[in-house]
Amino acid sequence: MTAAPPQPFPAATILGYPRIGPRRELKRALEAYWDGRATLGELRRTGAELRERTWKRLTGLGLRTPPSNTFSLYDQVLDTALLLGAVPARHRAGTDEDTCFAMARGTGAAAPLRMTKWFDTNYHYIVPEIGPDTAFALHAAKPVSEVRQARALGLETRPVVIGPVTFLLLAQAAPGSPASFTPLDRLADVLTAYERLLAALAAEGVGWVQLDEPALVTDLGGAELAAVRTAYERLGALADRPALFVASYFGSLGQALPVLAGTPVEAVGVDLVRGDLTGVEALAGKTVVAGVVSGRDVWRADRERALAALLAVRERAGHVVVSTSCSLLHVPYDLEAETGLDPALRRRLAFADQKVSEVVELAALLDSAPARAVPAAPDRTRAVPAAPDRTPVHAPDRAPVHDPSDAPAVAEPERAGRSPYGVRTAAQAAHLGLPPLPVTTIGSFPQTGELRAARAALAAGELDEGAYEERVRAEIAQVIALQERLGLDVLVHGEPERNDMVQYFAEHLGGFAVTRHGWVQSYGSRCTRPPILHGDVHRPEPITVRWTAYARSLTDRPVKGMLTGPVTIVAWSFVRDDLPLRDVVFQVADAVRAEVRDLEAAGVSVIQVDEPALRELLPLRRAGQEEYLRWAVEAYRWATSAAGDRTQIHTHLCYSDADQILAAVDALDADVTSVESARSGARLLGEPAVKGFARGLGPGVYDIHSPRVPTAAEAGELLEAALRVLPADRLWVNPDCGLKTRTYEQVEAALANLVEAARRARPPVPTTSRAVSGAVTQLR
Ligand SMILES: CN1c2c(nc(N)[nH]c2=O)NC[C@@H]1CNc1ccc(C(=O)N[C@@H](CCC(=O)N[C@@H](CCC(=O)N[C@@H](CCC(=O)O)C(=O)O)C(=O)O)C(=O)O)cc1
Ligand SMILES: N[C@@H](CCS)C(=O)O
Ligand SMILES: [Zn+2]
Repeated sequence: MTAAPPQPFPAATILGYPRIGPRRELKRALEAYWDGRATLGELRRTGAELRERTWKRLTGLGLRTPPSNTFSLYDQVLDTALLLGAVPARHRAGTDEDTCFAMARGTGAAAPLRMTKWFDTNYHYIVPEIGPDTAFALHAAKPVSEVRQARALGLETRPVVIGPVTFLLLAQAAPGSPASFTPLDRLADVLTAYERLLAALAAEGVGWVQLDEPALVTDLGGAELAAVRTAYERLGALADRPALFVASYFGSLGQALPVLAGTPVEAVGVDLVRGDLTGVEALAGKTVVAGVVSGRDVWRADRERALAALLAVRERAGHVVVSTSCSLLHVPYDLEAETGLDPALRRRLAFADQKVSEVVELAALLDSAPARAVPAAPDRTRAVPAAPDRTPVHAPDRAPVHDPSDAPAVAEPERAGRSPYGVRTAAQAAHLGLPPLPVTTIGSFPQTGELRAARAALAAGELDEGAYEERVRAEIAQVIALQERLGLDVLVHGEPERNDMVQYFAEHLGGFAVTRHGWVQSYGSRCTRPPILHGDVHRPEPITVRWTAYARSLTDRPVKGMLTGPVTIVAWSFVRDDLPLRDVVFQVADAVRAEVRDLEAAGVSVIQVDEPALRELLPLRRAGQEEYLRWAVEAYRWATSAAGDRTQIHTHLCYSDADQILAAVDALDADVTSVESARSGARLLGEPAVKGFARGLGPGVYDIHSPRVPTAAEAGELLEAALRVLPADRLWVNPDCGLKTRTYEQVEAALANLVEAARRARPPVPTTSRAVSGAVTQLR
């Protein structure tokens, strides 16, 4: 057993903090390094400065022992793979950083690792590949050097590392592993590396280590619970180690709580915003790190409720520490930077720094609270905005929100007003006259620096609306010309007017506020500014129609109108929590439905309503998933079912593990669905549900999250694989996601290869039908 910890757990803490930089300094440094505009030394200096700034800020706000190793150049799961030596041979490079970037982004020769959503957030992690032969070897330079860097500044820190069970549960079996193999089979070997890590940190004089185990809030089977027990009994038994703090977040520990309680770990973190107090008394004798300040929203905490929960934990378990419910990675840095927000709204908000202050204040309140003055303890501490601008739910042309206890709405496509798929598809084929394996894109084309600069100039008042509009129209004209030249079949306008696919809509809808500097990391160097949905949603006027109509005026080929779906708009915003999520989603669905109607009325025959976040909002535990999918699908269908049969509705999901919810995706009743698959095609296409997928499907054949350009042969192989499970008349050819993050050079080359691959894979067209299809094109 460990010696007594050198210091007690501080009374207030946070589980993690943003790292991209208050002004996205890390983003700029990373992109400069990747583009060859900066040296590795410069990138390292930026990282060191950001860490120093963070620790000083956190101690300045009142935290005694801030976390360390929460900084990452790309992703914390990827860092853990590097820490444990789980690096595929194809990615090994001369420096740790280049190895890290090769794993995340690929190289000319090596495809990157898969990337997917971090639980139910809009953050993406890199999926480690673990096989029976992975040679684990501790490489502790990063956490150790961070401890030393902080100490040189006079600060003690608590290193944070992903825990062994979560690491293995999030990993995937390396290619070529036997079918019976799962990464969890390697627990014993991974634990040896963790033991060495703990010994190395103990040798550095580290008092506490935080092991993040968010996977413990999902439904775990017997093998997984046994792994939790094995892991923490074994690490706890280590003779010379720091005290162990196992942090759970994003929900309740459920059955994992008594298991952890039975191990020798000294502290357990519980999420009391999404989870509750159930079973907390089992933790008596340990430190309970109580997450009462939400790390997932931007609302001020309800102090009374938070304090009541803290007192209840103290009463039931003994020693309690005040904390955030999860890392603050998912919220912006500092509300102080948002001078433009409405003051009434601003008073209700807390960003990361304000949340740190809330934690510190609550710890002081708890400290001064009499030992037994426990108000009736609520089982949940969810903060409610103090004064929501709530008016009666606005639902101009919608039936009352679907009651989940009703018969499943998704079973009856006709009810929503469109004919069954088979009828629609014939009408669309006659109207659109597309070839088999039509080639299209997901919507966005590269957002050039010039375009972003024009938008920044518009915001700064340096460019007038007219000039900006001209700039956007010029971009649309170029994008249309490029697609015609490359030979795409269904064109897009390229979304040049959008800063982001959610923020843009939020800026044009009532009920939302947007921030100037409220950046939150989404993956690698990519960030978003999630809008704040604080009131009832309404659409004052059409949003996208003029751009799509302009694009149509430039070409004879069909142009796809491009909208973001209601679930995604809500998922990627910070949402009011005084209404059920479902009602908020339906308010947004009303607005999207109106936009679909207006696009159709303007003559747009193909409309894509993206729902990349459909999978993301799925409750982490099975209980509740069915109900969620029912209303989410219903909201989508409400948004799209105003369209007539001739209008082809597309949807798009990316990094959504779509294979897990294919039945619900089918139930969306979109005519065509594009999904991520270039990095995980075999998995998706191996799903029995794909064979049963009854509508058009476009499994992505170009991984747009990597700078690599796929060859026509590579894209062709993926198409051939898709053709083995799907009929040619329902298969579409498209990238995985939008092209906004790529350069024109990459996009042109990649799309040319996609068109070539589609042409090679198309069944030969008989001369007569070619003539008919030509005639349809003439008529359009
Ligand atoms: C498709 N995905 C999206 C997700 N979430 C979203 N909200 N949006 C998405 O598209 N989740 C899943 C996936 C993957 N995630 C992302 C997230 C973010 C990006 C991305 O490309 N982000 C851009 C920022 C986009 C943006 O808001 N751009 C603005 C501001 C641009 C800017 O930096 N301006 C400069 C000044 C201009 C200049 O002089 O250059 C500044 O403010 O300093 C805009 O275009 O106006 C990013 O760069 O991170 C992609 C996928
Ligand atoms: N239409 C969007 C979808 C991204 S998920 C785009 O192309 O960027
Ligand atoms: Zn996408």
